[in-house]
Amino acid sequence: MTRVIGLMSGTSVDGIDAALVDIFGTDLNIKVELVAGETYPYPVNIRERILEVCAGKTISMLELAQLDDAVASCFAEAAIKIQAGHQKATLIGSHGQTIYHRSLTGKYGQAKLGYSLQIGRGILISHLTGITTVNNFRAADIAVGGQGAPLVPRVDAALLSHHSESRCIQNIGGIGNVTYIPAHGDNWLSLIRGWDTGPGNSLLDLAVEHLTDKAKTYDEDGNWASSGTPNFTLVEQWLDEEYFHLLPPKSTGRELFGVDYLHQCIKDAENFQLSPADFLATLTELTAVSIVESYRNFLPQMPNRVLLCGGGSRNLYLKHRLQDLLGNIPVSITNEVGLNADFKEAIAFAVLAYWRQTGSPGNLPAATGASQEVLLGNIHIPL
Ligand SMILES: Nc1ncnc2c1ncn2[C@@H]1O[C@H](COP(=O)(O)OP(=O)(O)OP(=O)(O)O)[C@@H](O)[C@H]1O
Ligand SMILES: CC(=O)N[C@H]1[C@@H]2OC[C@@H](O2)[C@@H](O)[C@@H]1O[C@H](C)C(=O)O
Repeated sequence: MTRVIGLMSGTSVDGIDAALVDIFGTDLNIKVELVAGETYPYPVNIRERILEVCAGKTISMLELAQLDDAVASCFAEAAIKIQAGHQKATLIGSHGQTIYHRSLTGKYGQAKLGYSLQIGRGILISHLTGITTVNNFRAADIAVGGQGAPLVPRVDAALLSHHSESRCIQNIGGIGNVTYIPAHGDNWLSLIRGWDTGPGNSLLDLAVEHLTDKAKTYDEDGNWASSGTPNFTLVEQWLDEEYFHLLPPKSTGRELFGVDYLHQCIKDAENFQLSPADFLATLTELTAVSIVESYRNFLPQMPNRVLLCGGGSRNLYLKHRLQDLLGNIPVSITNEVGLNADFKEAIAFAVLAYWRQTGSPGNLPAATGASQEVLLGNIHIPL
């Protein structure tokens, strides 16, 4: 058994998810037990600086260095806090904070290689915690021609495959991403697929901030949106977005589904004089339809079951809309099959660090487009 800490802050930039886990076994034959999970919110000024950089604000190298210092310290603090009262971990997998992601799709499609920058340097986390730390998980996949994302599909395959049921594991973070896992059988591993579906909560969160003058950062349980009515003409118009029609493998980020995108949505909505609740319902519908349409368009067949994870799985209105659009395919939360939906991504980076240390590949070429399986991440041993 190895006790590992997984640390993740995603595109919602709401805080650092920390998972303390025990991992048994090797490669795809692993078992993971969650010992503790906690989200540690960023200090408001750091969150704002990260969001500004993600939105394209130009900053100096000095400011970037300061931001990296701050993020690494927050990550190290999260690792220290999550262990309180527990036996200590011997390994940390730290995703870091993505501040830029150049995918190989859409308007960046001409680039030969992807590029993905996560700040919060591993050497500092390892030094501050005294624990071997693996970070920079996306670089190796990108070097062999992959998008560097999504990386969770191989972990999903290890933890959530089923002998007779095909499943879509749908993460709804700032950005949404899916892993399709066929039921066990011949070649089931080679039939797994994964891609970023598009906006998860990113546009909804930005809209709530805009509508409340930053008093609120998200629509709790989707209550506000549920009191409105989606405008289907707008949804149809927004579904023309090129990203939704690109064939997987594909990845995206706040570079596309960010502030500028929301401003365009606000502009489009002016013609319809929507109430704030109608506007939120319409954005929720876009999120739900873009997810379900991507299954219909890109999967060999629809799954037997959809399992949600990530903060968006708590948005009851979004969940209800997904269930409605999926008809008789049941939609539930990964908790129902034994994996904590709030900490699944943090758990995934603990597993990826474990695989790096034990010499197993972490990427799934069918999901990232990489030319081969590779070991993911840089190992930092405490100084
Ligand atoms: N009770 C709730 N009701 C509605 N939405 C919620 C609730 N709790 C969390 N969320 C949403 O979930 C978001 C955080 O989700 P999560 O932590 O999975 O995202 P992330 O890891 O930052 O993103 P990504 O998966 O893109 O990396 C919040 O910003 C909010 O929009
Ligand atoms: C560049 C980056 O940070 N991408 C995230 C983001 O958040 C969701 C989606 O976009 C996903 O592809 C990815 O994270 C998860 C953990 C992944 O790599 O599987």
